[in-house]
Amino acid sequence: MKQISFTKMHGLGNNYIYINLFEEQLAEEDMPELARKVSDIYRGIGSDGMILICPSEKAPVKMRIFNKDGSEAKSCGNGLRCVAKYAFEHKLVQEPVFQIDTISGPVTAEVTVKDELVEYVTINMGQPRLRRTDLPMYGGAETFTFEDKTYGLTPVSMGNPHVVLFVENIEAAPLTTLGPILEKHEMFPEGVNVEFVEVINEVSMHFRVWERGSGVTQACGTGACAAVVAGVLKGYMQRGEEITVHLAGGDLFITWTEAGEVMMKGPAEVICTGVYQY
Ligand SMILES: N[C@@H](CCC[C@H](N)C(=O)O)C(=O)O
Repeated sequence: MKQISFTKMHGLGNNYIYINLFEEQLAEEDMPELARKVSDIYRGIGSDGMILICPSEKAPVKMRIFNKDGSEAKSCGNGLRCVAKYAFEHKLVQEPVFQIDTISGPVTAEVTVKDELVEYVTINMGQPRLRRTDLPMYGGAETFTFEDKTYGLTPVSMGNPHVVLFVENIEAAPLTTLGPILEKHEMFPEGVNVEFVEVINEVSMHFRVWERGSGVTQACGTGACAAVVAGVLKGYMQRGEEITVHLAGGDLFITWTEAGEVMMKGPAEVICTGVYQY
């Protein structure tokens, strides 16, 4: 029997099992299966996936993210905020502004601290990548027809792949039916995260997500960034404005700056710590 210490954390309900690889040992080949096991709500701990907090040569800390199905993703917005909180509170970093390395490159985090605890984190998520080859997405489809309705497709990469669909009524969005179809559609050979967005006005939107490898989650940070970028591209919102994204689990504040970078601000919280036996 093996055992490993963990911290369960969430960002707006998007919850992961965090493992500190500065202290714990975990073989590369065991990672996908451990992610599946800990995520299982019946026989594991229950989560949207597993996040590893690792040493890096490029930054004080590196994040690796595994979805519920064991697949490894290249970025995770809610995960980055939680890793920033963990790194600051566990003194892996000493300053409130620091870099976090990811598979898709380093990002900058800034923590807002109250009584020595991190309340909010702002992440500079870098520039969105807007070529279809960045996702990748094959073919030139601009729309997708499902159950007699045609939806526009706006592909955006935030280091990981997203497709954004604007809808008139978020409550009626076909999240659990069209979501999984697009996630695994052949036009997205590596899969895709699917976001439904209802624009409220120039500075706010409703948002729901079907995540690649995890299904419906309460929130997706990279997805919220992609949704704001798509909103600007479609002319619903403006560059440089802070947009409030209302997710199922709460609000994120996203700005696509004039300089081209996407800033994401939101909370990060600890749920519990423990030892998992497997
Ligand atoms: N929940 C995340 C994104 C996690 C990875 C995603 N499912 C993928 O496969 O790309 C977020 O907050 O960004």
